[in-house]
Amino acid sequence: MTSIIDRGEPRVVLDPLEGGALSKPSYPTHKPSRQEAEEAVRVLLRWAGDDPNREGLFDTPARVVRAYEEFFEGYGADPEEILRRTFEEVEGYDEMVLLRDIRLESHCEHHMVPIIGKVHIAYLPNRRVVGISKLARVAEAYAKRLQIQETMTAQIANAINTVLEPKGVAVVVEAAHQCMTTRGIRKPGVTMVTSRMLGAFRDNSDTRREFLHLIGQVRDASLGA
Ligand SMILES: Nc1nc2c(ncn2[C@@H]2O[C@H](COP(=O)(O)OP(=O)(O)OP(=O)(O)O)[C@@H](O)[C@H]2O)c(=O)[nH]1
Ligand SMILES: [Zn+2]
Repeated sequence: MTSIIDRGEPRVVLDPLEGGALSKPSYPTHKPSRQEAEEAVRVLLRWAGDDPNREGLFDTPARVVRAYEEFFEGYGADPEEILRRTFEEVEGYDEMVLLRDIRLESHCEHHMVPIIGKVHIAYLPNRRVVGISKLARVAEAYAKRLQIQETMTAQIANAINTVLEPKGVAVVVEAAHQCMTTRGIRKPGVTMVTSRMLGAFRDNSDTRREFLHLIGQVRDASLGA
């Protein structure tokens, strides 16, 4: 059976019997083997125009698959579990806790190229605090996945809000997307800024302004209102 998609350009003819498909293909639910993943890299090397058997590329599929294990280790992490260990002996401390300039390395889900930047995370404790490294670990758990920045920003804030039940959470991500800087529109130096404000950071403009001031997003304090 032959189908046609009209994209207003040369017609793309997809024949499902020859590998084309109009509906989403279904994949086996099990994780592919390392061997299958390495084979996929060999296909991409050939697609790029090179010879996977030449000396310099021979071990590359194995290296790429090992690198993917690092880039995407967040799929094996449980961000909410990371936040479960909290401390209550804090003498009633209920002021803002802010972790600023946490390095962030993620990958864009559209092009699978790096998103590099930083994330700032603040919360207003409600009786208990969490170890500060855990805030960075939560960011890491979501960053080491295929992402878009808006989703990642919301996920970090939502996880902290759900587990710690604080009086407020604020997350700001500033990042450069290599899919915009090294290809496509090619605009180096462009940074995307996203934020998620919950609780007091959303409802109280003074709290939000203090946070934005502390992370250097507001030079004129009136802009944070
Ligand atoms: N909102 C948002 N968009 C993103 C993010 N990362 C990449 N994108 C954009 O996702 C879009 C994908 O657009 P498509 O038209 O499907 O892909 P494309 O043809 O490669 O687009 P160009 O990058 O414009 O060449 C592009 O505009 C990217 O800039 C992100 O984190 N958030
Ligand atoms: Zn992209």
